[in-house]
Amino acid sequence: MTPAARLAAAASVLDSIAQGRQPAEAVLKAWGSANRYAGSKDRRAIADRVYKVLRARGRLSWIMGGREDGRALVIGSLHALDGLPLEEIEALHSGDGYGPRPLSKQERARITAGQGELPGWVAAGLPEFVVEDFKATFGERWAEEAHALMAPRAPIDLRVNGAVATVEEVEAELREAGLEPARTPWSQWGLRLPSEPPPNIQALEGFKAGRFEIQDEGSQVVCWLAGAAPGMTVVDYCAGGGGKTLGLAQAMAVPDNGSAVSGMTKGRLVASDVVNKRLENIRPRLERAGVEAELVLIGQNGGGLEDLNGQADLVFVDAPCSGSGTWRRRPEDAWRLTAEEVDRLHGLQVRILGQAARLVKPGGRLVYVTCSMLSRENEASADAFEAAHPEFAPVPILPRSAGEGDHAQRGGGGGTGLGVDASDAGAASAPSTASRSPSPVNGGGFLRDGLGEFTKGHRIRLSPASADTDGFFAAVYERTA
Ligand SMILES: C[S@@+](CC[C@H](N)C(=O)[O-])C[C@H]1O[C@@H](n2cnc3c(N)ncnc32)[C@H](O)[C@@H]1O
Repeated sequence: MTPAARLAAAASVLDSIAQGRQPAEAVLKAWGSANRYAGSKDRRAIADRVYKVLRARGRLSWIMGGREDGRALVIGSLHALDGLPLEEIEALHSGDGYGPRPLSKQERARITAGQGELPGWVAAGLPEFVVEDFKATFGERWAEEAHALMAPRAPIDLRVNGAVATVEEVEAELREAGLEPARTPWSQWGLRLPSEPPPNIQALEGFKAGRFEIQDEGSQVVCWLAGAAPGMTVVDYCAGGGGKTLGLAQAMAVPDNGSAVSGMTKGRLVASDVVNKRLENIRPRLERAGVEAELVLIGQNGGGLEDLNGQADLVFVDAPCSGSGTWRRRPEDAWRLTAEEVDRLHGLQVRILGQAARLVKPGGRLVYVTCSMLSRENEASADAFEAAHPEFAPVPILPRSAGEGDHAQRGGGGGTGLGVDASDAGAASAPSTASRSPSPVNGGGFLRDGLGEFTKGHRIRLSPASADTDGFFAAVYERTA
């Protein structure tokens, strides 16, 4: 394909992305299958252009006079992102072959007009209502947070399945496969791979054998902070694809012979969701990881888990959310989100929390998690739950203190995150509540030091700018009555 034909293809892919709800990756893949003449270099160039445009969509649309079609956005990107002079852009729009048609008078005028002063939200590359929320949450740091959220090349994080492998073993295995893993900053079980060149993780033997899973470090951190431990009854209430179910299972695994290897999940692990297909997708992942869990399809009102009312030591609610914490991986979603949808999600989150709370036994934990950056889905949903449920007390999240056990390195002895030994988990979760204040969670030996700067009492916020993870929010509660 000529460079011009690639631009025309990118514009058409951008239009398809804008018209549907599919991830950009899926649309690009479908385009490649339908246009077999495109070679791998063509597909790569088209994908690069598409992502480049999606990350700067607001600014490009502004430059092109509010137009949102693929053609205009591509022209804007050649000018504003690639810095091409008008003549070169015109040469790429000669209309020859499969290239795009010549520039119109208006398009030419847009390019020669220059950008002028861009409003803050346009420069930040996020929808206007999102920028307002960022300003309220992050104060002076809002632009830095916005920039990191839309920045390219998010790393690929893996969670080593401590029940069957050590971090060192997986590290060596990845090196042998020609990859360059680094330890993640917060999770003791995390390994980080550069996104370029894109590693084919699923093709690796270790992946197929369940020795590691793809899981962003932020997602690992919230799993560890939940304080699941051997012997507990744990419900992953919004289990979705099961990423966190597997993390919770790892925290419930009892190492054999004091080593982290050959562990088994001890206790009862229930993964529920309202979408059966999602639960079905968990099955092969559980099998690969050697984890046993009950999969329960529940109704929108929580029906289906009545036998667990007041029985669970830990209920983990990874609620449906905007997914705005993952926009660096899926920038197209930023332009599909509306303020009305965020309001709807807020209402749903508070309702789901209320339903899930019924399952928690006295002295048990409830953990609220989102992968959102927005205060309306994070602090506001937690506030609403707290106001309606005085029987749940906030559990302080305290950073791990120096010198505590290093679970991933030595195996075992990681602690439960409940301030008790794993062997004591049953006793810790017995109704012992009365008037004592909940003991803090700290992620036991699953976390490294230093997370304190992201916590505020019983809440934690992680973001690409602050923690180099996807955006995550978690709040931890204990049922006191
Ligand atoms: C953020 S996703 C969960 C991701 C998953 N925990 C993971 O780590 O892969 C939210 C999930 O909540 C589910 N959900 C939506 N409404 C629900 C409801 N009323 N009760 C329980 N789950 C619900 C969705 O089907 C979706 O799978």
